[in-house]
Amino acid sequence: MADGHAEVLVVSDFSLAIAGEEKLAHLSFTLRAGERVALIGASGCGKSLTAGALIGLLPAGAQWHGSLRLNGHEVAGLHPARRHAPQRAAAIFQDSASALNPLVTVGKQLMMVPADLPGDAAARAALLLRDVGFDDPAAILPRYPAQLSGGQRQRVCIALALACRHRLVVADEPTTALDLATQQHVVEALSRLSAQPSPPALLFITHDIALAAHLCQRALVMVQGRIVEQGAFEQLTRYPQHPYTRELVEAARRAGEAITPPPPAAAPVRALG
Ligand SMILES: Nc1ncnc2c1ncn2[C@@H]1O[C@H](COP(=O)(O)OP(=O)(O)OP(=O)(O)O)[C@@H](O)[C@H]1O
Repeated sequence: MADGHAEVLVVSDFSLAIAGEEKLAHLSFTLRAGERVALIGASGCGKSLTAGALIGLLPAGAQWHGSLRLNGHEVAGLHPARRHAPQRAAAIFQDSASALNPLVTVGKQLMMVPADLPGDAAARAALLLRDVGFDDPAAILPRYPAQLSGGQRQRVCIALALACRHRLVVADEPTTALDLATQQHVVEALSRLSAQPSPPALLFITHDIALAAHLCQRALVMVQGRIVEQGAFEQLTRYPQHPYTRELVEAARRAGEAITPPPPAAAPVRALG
């Protein structure tokens, strides 16, 4: 199968309980290379637990069954420290400040990632920053994370995810703390992931259907730990089946939000608002 269509992540009948209480129930979905897929749901429905399960960070005492296959390898319950490169996923979180080392410059953090890209480490770091929309990487490389805005830090996190060359990127509400204009920069940086020569699959976790529709081609809709509906945005927004999806679509329309999906290729996202 062509790289652009290769299955990166296959989740099969995955369930998870904490202290005997079911939190995720029978999740099944697939992500292919280059796809940008949204996981949408209300607060507390289990989105972050799903992200944690994928990257290998489960709450202590969590019990799970089912299968999570990443690049063909079973990874369910496997801590990131025990994973080999093809079993790892890059993670981008809402709190970009704690994701970066505050004592190390952006340039050094990017250069620390072992890379199989051509060029010297500094040139590669500059290129990665360009890839996430920085016009003047030389001005960013010597800065410490605290000397960047939240949106700039978030784009540095995306550059780090790119540098690691993982095939799966899990972005858990990466734009929630940002203003609209900054959100757009971050969303554009995420959309460029699919323009990489070996594009990763992106799981974009959000409660914002309009933002998700600007970035992603497909969505998984989660209610109380279950995926109640999944499909292309075109289909979901025109013919929502589940009452929660209908509610989301109607609320976005009432708010005047455009919920048209992006074209399937790695075209730039449309401007928000
Ligand atoms: N470490 C934990 N220990 C016990 N319960 C937990 C733990 N982490 C999450 N939960 C519970 O699991 C459920 C799902 O939580 P999760 O954080 O995945 O929700 P979410 O959809 O990401 O919410 P939000 O959008 O507010 O971040 C919630 O009931 C939450 O209280």
